[in-house]
Amino acid sequence: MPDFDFDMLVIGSGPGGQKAAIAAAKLGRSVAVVDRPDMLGGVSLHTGTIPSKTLREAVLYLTGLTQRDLYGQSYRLKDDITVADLTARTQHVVGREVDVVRSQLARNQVTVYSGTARFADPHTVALSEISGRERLLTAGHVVIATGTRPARPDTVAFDGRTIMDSDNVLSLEQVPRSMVIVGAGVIGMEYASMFAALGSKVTVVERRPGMLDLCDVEIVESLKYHLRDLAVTFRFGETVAAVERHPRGTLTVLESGKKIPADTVMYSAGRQGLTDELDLDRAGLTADARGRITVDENYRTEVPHIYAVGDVIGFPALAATSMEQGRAAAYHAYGEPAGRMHDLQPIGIYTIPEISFVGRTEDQLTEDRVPFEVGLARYRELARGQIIGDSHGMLKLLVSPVDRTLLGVHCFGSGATELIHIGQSVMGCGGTVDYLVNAVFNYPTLAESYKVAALDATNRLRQIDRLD
Ligand SMILES: Cc1cc2nc3c(=O)[nH]c(=O)nc-3n(C[C@H](O)[C@H](O)[C@H](O)COP(=O)(O)OP(=O)(O)OC[C@H]3O[C@@H](n4cnc5c(N)ncnc54)[C@H](O)[C@@H]3O)c2cc1C
Ligand SMILES: NC(=O)c1ccc[n+]([C@@H]2O[C@H](COP(=O)([O-])OP(=O)(O)OC[C@H]3O[C@@H](n4cnc5c(N)ncnc54)[C@H](O)[C@@H]3O)[C@@H](O)[C@H]2O)c1
Repeated sequence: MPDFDFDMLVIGSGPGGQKAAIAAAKLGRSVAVVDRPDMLGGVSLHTGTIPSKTLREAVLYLTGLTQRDLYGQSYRLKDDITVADLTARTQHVVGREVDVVRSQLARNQVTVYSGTARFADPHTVALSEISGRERLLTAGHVVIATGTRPARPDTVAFDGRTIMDSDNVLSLEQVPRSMVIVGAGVIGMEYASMFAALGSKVTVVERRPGMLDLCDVEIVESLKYHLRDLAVTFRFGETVAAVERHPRGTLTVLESGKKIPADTVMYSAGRQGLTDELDLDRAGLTADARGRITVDENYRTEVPHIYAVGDVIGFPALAATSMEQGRAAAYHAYGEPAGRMHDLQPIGIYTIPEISFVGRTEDQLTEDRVPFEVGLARYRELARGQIIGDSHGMLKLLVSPVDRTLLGVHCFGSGATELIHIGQSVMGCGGTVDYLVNAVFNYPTLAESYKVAALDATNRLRQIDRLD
């Protein structure tokens, strides 16, 4: 091997890059990570997962929304919630998390460089530092983990204050009285929930006929009901033609001719891979029109010593999967056996209320002509549901009448994103609904919903068996 500065150089310190770097370091390799100034931890930590989930927690706490079933609709912890109230918590958490990332990299002897990287040749990365200095770094393996940025249509004049993308939300000067959200994807619906809870009058515009079509239909219906209750208006099957900025607000013009006035407009209409500054051609690589890089099942690009992980390779574009991809890429680079990532991946959507699922939906099973029986537990019939004041939550099990295994688990309401892992474990280990029927759960808990739903499913299955 020629003499390189590092065994592995990782471009991007988000979840994918971090885990690639640490995995390679654990295998005894010399590793460096490069990221732009003030971006250690990636999009995940600065504008994505962590700040948005912290903001959600602050919104839930300060609005007292989750307590209103118990204390009445006028219950609030604080009447006039300011941006400062919200950002205090976000800044605190982000600061702490940056510290954790920095210290984890340091104790694994991973060198961190600050600057923007681009390829000079397949083994050399040119790093432009904030001082204007350029430094060349060579490595045996390179991992591209540069993530994405919000897609901004050319026709819209973004100013980051009144017409903004999801990165700008975190620097809002005040809670808007009204807001248009363009795109009802995961980002759009999470922010629609938060601003609606804060009292903003939200209108969601979505080109497609519906939203979150990866989720259980009944749960999406429940979410829409809850959001409408918080004065959210949905405009499905509508496309934005133009956004106008006026001295006293914005006007969103739809192709159908409708006009929606609002204090602010937020675009959450997809994301673009961050590859345009990388000079990929110098490494012998290309990206597609959405800036994404193609990889094989080991996250290797067409240049064998260069890997790509995380959002820059596209679906599923989650922090959770990006981390696993980073680890797998490093293991592959150094011949360490890595088990294949399990197909059974949970999805967690932090709307208010939250949604989480694993496995297939009723619609997918019907389309695949797979028979199933449903077992349902409603939080309002669980003692814990009453105690916490969550009357709308539910857990749904989809059970095979053939071998009694779980085909899908869908959860809506408090703790859904945590609870789902029980179903994931049972499914991953090939367990049946009978395991859940016979298991004893702590009482009173939301986890008990698994037993209640399992009993419901087996009661229905028994009815069929008796008649069959
Ligand atoms: C608002 C929002 C909410 C989200 N919520 C969730 C959630 O709840 N759960 C979940 O699992 N996922 C969530 N995601 C997705 C999650 O944040 C991403 O999947 C994850 O951040 C991707 O990680 P990554 O490793 O690809 O790197 P990223 O986190 O995208 O970071 C990439 C890094 O590369 C750096 N970089 C780019 N180009 C260069 C260059 N040329 N030189 C040097 N450095 C460079 C960037 O500065 C950045 O720091 C959310 C995303 C957004 C936007
Ligand atoms: N909880 C989580 O796991 C979580 C949270 C947030 C983000 N993410 C990740 O971030 C990624 C990006 O999320 P996103 O919501 O920006 O993108 P997305 O692609 O999921 O959704 C964009 C939506 O905008 C619509 N749209 C696009 N242009 C439009 C127009 N001109 N008018 C009306 N509608 C339009 C699209 O039809 C689409 O439904 C997701 O793929 C997701 O993996 C995950």
